[in-house]
Amino acid sequence: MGSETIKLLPTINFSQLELERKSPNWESVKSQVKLALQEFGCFEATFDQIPRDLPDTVIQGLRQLFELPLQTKLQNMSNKHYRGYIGQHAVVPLYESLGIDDALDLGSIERFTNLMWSEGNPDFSTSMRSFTEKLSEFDQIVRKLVLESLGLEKYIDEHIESTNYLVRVQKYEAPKNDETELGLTAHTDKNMMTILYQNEVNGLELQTKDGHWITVEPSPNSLIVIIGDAFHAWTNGRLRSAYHRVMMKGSVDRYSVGLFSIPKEGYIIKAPEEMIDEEHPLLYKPYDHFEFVKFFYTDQGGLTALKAYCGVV
Ligand SMILES: O=C(O)CCC(=O)C(=O)O
Ligand SMILES: [Fe+2]
Repeated sequence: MGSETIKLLPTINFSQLELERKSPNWESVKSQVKLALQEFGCFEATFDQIPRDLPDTVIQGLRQLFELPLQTKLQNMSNKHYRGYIGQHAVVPLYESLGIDDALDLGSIERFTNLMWSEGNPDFSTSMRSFTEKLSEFDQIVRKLVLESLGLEKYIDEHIESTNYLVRVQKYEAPKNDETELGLTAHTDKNMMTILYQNEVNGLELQTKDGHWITVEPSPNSLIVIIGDAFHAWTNGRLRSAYHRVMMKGSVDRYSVGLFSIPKEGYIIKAPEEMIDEEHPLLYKPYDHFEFVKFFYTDQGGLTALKAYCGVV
């Protein structure tokens, strides 16, 4: 549609923002975050709390990880959707990913590392753990800002405690020719919120409200925030859940790390009463996130899955 090079996505400066201490720019960042998430369900953030060399070390680790034999990568299994090894799909042949469930739990990252490298890989596990911790700190700052901006501060602790963190790392191989190829099919994330880091190779695209696709072009030290269906439903539609995809072109492989905050098993997504009034009638009946994900992976899933599953008609 010709708008691919126009950068419309807001970049918000999170420098000096910390969870426990309200800095002078807290209020200004809060209103920028709210506006961006209402309009795009997504924004780019510059965040200065991540040690300078850490992202590079993590990406180096990912290069080694994805070079492991397929058989080794396949050992990362999970009985939950989208957690284990994903790859070798005809629709998205460039895409491969590996998930680390409950990544902040003691030992999760080490177990994953030892599964992939039987001789261990301390550089990988140490850098991945630090990075995950930093991303989760950032995730909690954003959620606090969002809830405050909606007058829902009393729910902050419940909100944070209602989710676990999945880390999923992705590799998108460069296309073999000069064409642009699909890296990852367009979708909304089903979870609460996603924080993404990528290496210097662009590819993530976001659909705006008027249906245009824009390329997300983060700088090397910035993070991308994406609102998922669960946060959209929990705010009774105040936040947009971002429809996005990955398109690959050029000759360099793309790597990304996603921190997915996912409602805990059995947790019911229910919009607080403050979000419901005459102007904002309830959009979705309270629903169990895990049951919804199961539904999504049936034939009835698809773009409007959440509406089909629990929409108020
Ligand atoms: O790799 C990316 O930039 C996007 C990944 C993504 O959208 C997802 O895993 O849900
Ligand atoms: Fe996504």
